[in-house]
Amino acid sequence: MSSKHLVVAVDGPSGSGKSSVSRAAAKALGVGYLDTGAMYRAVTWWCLEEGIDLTDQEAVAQATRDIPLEMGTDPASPSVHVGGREIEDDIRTTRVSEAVSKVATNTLVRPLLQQLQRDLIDQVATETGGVVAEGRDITTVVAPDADVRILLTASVEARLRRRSKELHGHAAEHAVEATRDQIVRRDADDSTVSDFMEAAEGVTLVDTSDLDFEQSVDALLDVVRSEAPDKVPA
Ligand SMILES: Nc1ncnc2c1ncn2[C@@H]1O[C@H](COP(=O)(O)OP(=O)(O)OP(=O)(O)O)[C@@H](O)[C@H]1O
Ligand SMILES: Nc1ccn([C@H]2C[C@H](O)[C@@H](COP(=O)(O)O)O2)c(=O)n1
Repeated sequence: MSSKHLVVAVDGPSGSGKSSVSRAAAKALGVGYLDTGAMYRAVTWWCLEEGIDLTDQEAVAQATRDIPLEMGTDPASPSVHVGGREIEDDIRTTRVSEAVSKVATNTLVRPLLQQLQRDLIDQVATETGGVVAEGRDITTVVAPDADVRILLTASVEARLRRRSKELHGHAAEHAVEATRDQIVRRDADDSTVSDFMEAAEGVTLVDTSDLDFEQSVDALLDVVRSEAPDKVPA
């Protein structure tokens, strides 16, 4: 990457910790944070609100061109607004989680959001000295020339346990099966259009199966500091 700003690309399967670990790492580095999954979720939410049939590929692509989407990239308080309305909670509902793969596998939508993501990465990196961008195709398609490229992964069991705990708290042990759709089925659908289960050439694998949250953040920061020592903001 030729720019003087730090660009860190992070991909990984559902529940691997991409969002929370990338956000904490961006905060520690003092740079911006871009959650690209939130952009697919925002388009899905907007289509559901507007009554657009998610199986109508061209209609969803048109909605992607039209959506008045604003991404807040401060890792201390990332936000998603559509038409001035804050939709951070709306895009995390089960309704959106169950439907989002229909938008993410729409091959007319992907290049539109990928270009928007490249533009945002450039803009945020210039404004804040760097950016950590995470998703499913950041290391391979959106920013293959990023300074640091990481595949953050964890075993299916660890990912199910984490997501189940997040969604169901104390009842987590009994909720693992109910969470399976949100992890295993979604990864199967999403991996038909992006390769995020195995690290591409030049991408560093960080397996967090046996790490707690803080150790995972430290592991990611260690890779950044060792692979782009000159670009880490002072
Ligand atoms: N190393 C870890 N140890 C324990 N819990 C973790 C670890 N990393 C992340 N978590 C927790 O796991 C849950 C899922 O993490 P997160 O939402 O960041 O995953 P994700 O990969 O972004 O998932 P998705 O792609 O489905 O949005 C969160 O509750 C997070 O706090
Ligand atoms: N770069 C990306 C980011 C996300 N997706 C897909 C994968 C999910 O189905 C959906 C939401 O992502 P999440 O918030 O769960 O990380 O968007 C993608 O295809 N490419």
